[in-house]
Amino acid sequence: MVNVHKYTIEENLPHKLGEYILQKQEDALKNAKFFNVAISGGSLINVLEKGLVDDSTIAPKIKWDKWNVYFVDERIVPLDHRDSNYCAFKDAVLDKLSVLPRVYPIDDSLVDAGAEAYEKIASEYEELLPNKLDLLLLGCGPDGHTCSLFPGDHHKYLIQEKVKKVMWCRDSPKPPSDRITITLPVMEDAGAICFVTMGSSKQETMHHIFDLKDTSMPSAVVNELFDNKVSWFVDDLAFETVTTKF
Ligand SMILES: O=C(O)[C@H](O)[C@@H](O)[C@H](O)[C@H](O)COP(=O)(O)O
Repeated sequence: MVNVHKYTIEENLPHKLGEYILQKQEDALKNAKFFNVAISGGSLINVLEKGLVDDSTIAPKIKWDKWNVYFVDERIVPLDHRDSNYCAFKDAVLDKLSVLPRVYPIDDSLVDAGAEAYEKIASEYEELLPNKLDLLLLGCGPDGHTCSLFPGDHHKYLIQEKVKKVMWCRDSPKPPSDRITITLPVMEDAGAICFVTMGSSKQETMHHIFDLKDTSMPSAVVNELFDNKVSWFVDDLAFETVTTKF
């Protein structure tokens, strides 16, 4: 069963997420030299800033020099563009660290080169990924998308992919329109998958995912396929209308 961790504002979700990530870091480093993590864009990055950088009890325990950081999805824009997930992570987290992790952004030299180049950016990114990521940190959009796996017929080629680990997502309903995204095979191989979702704008989405098990939403597919290694960190606002008990 999927694990749901629900917090009020006073209970400080970013801190609790920080503790969870620390545990995953320690578990990974028992057996390996590096902790392999992949992160999404959106509001998650600010939660990471609060939980891993600003939190004075968590921050000293993060062994950044042992982290490899990848992106579960990335917008096909230059790395210094404000829409870039790498850029958002750099501004919110990397620029505040004295010890840096190894970070694996996309090759942005091809961002203006059109469709064929976008396939190349995706396949090159696939080459960069390790065989197994220890932890995926994901967001969930109002339409139930996660990474850049969007719902609907036009994007079902992404959620249905069984072989490629990274794909070009075209015509994204959330701008910018061209992105790369990891696929389900990467999730299948991952050690743990953790969603972070906050705010009342996600209530309807949470109801669809947790009560109705609406697998037209990619996030609900992830729950269904990988349930026992999936955790959700949610606030009480996002979960207000969910009736299923966890
Ligand atoms: O690059 C992206 O757009 C993100 O990776 C995307 O998948 C995000 O995680 C969700 O849209 C949720 O974003 P919010 O948490 O900001 O709603």
